[in-house]
Amino acid sequence: MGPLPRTLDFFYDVLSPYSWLAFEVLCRYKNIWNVSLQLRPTLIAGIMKDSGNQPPAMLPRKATYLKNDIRLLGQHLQVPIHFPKDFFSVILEKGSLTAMRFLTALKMEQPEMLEKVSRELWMRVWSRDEDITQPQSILAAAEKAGMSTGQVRSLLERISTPQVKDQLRETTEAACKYGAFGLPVTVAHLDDQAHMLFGSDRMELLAHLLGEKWMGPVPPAVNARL
Ligand SMILES: N[C@@H](CCC(=O)N[C@@H](CS)C(=O)NCC(=O)O)C(=O)O
Repeated sequence: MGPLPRTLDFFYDVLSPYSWLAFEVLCRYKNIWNVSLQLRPTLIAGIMKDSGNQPPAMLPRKATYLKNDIRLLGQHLQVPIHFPKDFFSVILEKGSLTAMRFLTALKMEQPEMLEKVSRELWMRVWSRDEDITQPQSILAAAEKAGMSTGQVRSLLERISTPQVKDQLRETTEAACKYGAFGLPVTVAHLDDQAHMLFGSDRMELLAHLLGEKWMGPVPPAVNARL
């Protein structure tokens, strides 16, 4: 028997484009590295509030930079990411509370669907510039991921329950306790300590901490499948 897999807690919000990039790379590596990837739906607005931070695109010059950064990274990482037309309405007005509560309920009830449904929500908001706030939008994403209408409806009924709200709050607080000031956050639990890494651009460092091999954002085993 080999060594036990190290746990990676991955805190993310589907409103965060860099979370999507990190998510795809980690999903590619989860079967290559000896890790147990724990997807943890988090509310980015809660992290911003708790840390006193603001979305980086609030600074106009940075917003111009980020648009290009995300386009180039999408190409490099082979993720079909595109900026929504009305970025500020998507990020600041519409937000992601309903979507993240849905993913929280999904993790509690059908965790095996979390990866696929998260991806379909990102595909809506960060690839096709579609809504993710309305119940029918969430239904469409979850059905695309392979869930039945009945399963989705019963989860949608649960998203306003104290259990689901508390769980999303607890996860967001857990990220804050690790020192989060934005997303994505990956916490690598090693034998001696836990390391918190911010961003999608710390994968090489993550590999170093784990003692695993970094083979770029599209490792060969995945490349053969694409
Ligand atoms: N350099 C990071 C940037 C990640 C990033 O900007 N994340 C946004 C949300 S999409 C955030 O929370 N930013 C907070 C900050 O930059 O202080 C990466 O390449 O992933």
